[in-house]
Amino acid sequence: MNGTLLPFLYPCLQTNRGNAPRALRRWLQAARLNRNTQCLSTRQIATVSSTQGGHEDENLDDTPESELDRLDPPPDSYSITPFNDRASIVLHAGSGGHGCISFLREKYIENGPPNGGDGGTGGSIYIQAVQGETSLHKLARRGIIKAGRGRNGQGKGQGGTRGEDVLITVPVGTIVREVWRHDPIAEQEVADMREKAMGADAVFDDQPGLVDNTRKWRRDRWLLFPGAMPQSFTSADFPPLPRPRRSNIAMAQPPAPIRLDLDAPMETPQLLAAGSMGGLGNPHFVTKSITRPKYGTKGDEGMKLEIQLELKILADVGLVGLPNAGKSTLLRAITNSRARIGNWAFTTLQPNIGTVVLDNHKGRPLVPTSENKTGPRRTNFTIADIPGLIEDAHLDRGLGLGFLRHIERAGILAFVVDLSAGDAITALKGLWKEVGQYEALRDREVNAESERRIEEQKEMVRYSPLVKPDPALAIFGNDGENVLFNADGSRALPELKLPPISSKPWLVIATKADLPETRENFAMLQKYMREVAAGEREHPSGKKNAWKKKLHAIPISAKLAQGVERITPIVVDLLEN
Ligand SMILES: Nc1nc2c(ncn2[C@@H]2O[C@H](COP(=O)(O)OP(=O)(O)OP(=O)(O)O)[C@@H](O)[C@H]2O)c(=O)[nH]1
Ligand SMILES: [Mg+2]
Repeated sequence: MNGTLLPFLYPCLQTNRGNAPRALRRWLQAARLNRNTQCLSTRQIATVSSTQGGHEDENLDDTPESELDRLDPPPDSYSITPFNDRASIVLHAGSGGHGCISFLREKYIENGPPNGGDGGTGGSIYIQAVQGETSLHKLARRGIIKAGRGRNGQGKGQGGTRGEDVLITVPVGTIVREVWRHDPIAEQEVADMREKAMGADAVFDDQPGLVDNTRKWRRDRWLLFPGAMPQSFTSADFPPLPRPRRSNIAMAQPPAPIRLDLDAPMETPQLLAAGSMGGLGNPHFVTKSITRPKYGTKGDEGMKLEIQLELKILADVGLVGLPNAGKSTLLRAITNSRARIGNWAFTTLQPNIGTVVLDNHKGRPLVPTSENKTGPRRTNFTIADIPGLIEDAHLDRGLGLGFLRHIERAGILAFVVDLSAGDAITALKGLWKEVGQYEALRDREVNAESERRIEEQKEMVRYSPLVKPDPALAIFGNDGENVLFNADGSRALPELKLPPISSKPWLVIATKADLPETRENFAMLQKYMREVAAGEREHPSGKKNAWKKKLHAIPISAKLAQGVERITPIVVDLLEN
């Protein structure tokens, strides 16, 4: 290397590392740390890096320091991922392609038979809850999602190709709710039946003076041979309009109004809106008298649907704590999250999800897990760090209500209390109070929703094309749009069959145990927990059947990464049993 500019350009290549700038050394360490480990507690990180060896040249004294830098970073050292837990989108299912009007023409066959192909079916829209997606922000930004239109039919009997399908992938834990729909086929079916119910056919046969609507040239339905004038088609020439058709796939559509609770990863997509059928080519209209029909039909218009998506994060562990309790620091300490940390309330403004890897598939698992009866062996679990709760969070104070719903689906609740900020027992009771009041609020909402739905069912006519419609019932709006469902009437969420929050396993993580004069506070908390477990004191939720099988209070210092390694085995034990 001597005699080149390399040492000058890349000082890090020099053997004397001590001279390299501090930031560069840190970067090198971080890169190495990343390579060596996926995440995990510092002790596990230390074990992995020490067993992998080969970095003896690295200044080992620096490693703990860099790790501690990670747990007590300056407020501007964080990464945020875009996050949205609500989205409202309008879906446009694909319209069908038009039928084709064409005739065979070959040498010596001047006026051949009709051979126009049918239009292709429009694309459908599917939804699938998949693991790996964590937010609805992409969908929230899109607003409208359109499936492809079917291609038009072509000569020589060639049918149009199908429109492109669209697959919407959402995170597991998403709730889908329909707001309104405009289904032209349903509208057509109802209109046809209304006409039939009024005995239209009989009237037209008896009174030739009246014009049969179905035998008229309708610009929106019929397609004419290029160059043909509509006037040249007498009413007698036109066959009755073909009935509205639905593709076979439409049978897989969920009943309207759509209400889906996608709380598990789905293996196959679920259809939301099926594409419409394509138009018919002219061979369909050959009769004895008309052997060369010069018309085909247009493809059906695709249905439109507005849906609201709401994400309720499905993490295994939900961190519940007052602002500034150290939740984000804890998340950083046991996962490789880069959540923002700051010594003020409401540092965290949106949920952060971290993953604790139990098995990195490099041989022996990092944390032993037992054989799972229901599914494959657990290789990781997720932790959701939500913004801090303040008193009256259930009344939407602070950032409360918007984020409290994210913990309602967590498998385990981890109450994070700050040992240096007053009595830990009072803090724990306060947190339980907020959670309990949120639950009561939710139950009230669910009841109101079911009542409203019962009321609605009494008044409203559900979309059902097989029922003979009563013209007196105004299903259609004045503007002719088929608004079958009341937009503001269906605001509330579908009924969720969730167990009471107090029946979930829970534990207390007491942070900032490194600070002076916190020992006594923790001793009191531990005594309280023992008494609750033994039934000597009331459960902090105030509920009788609340969970108190294996109560743990773990003192830790997230900032110094001390004691955090005890959390993982306890959580795994709670998750598995
Ligand atoms: N001494 C000590 N300080 C800690 C510990 N854990 C967190 N802190 C400090 O407490 C402050 C708040 O930490 P955060 O992790 O941002 O707290 P939070 O609960 O996420 O706060 P919000 O996001 O506002 O709800 C930071 O200054 C941390 O450095 C700990 O174990 N010991
Ligand atoms: Mg935080």
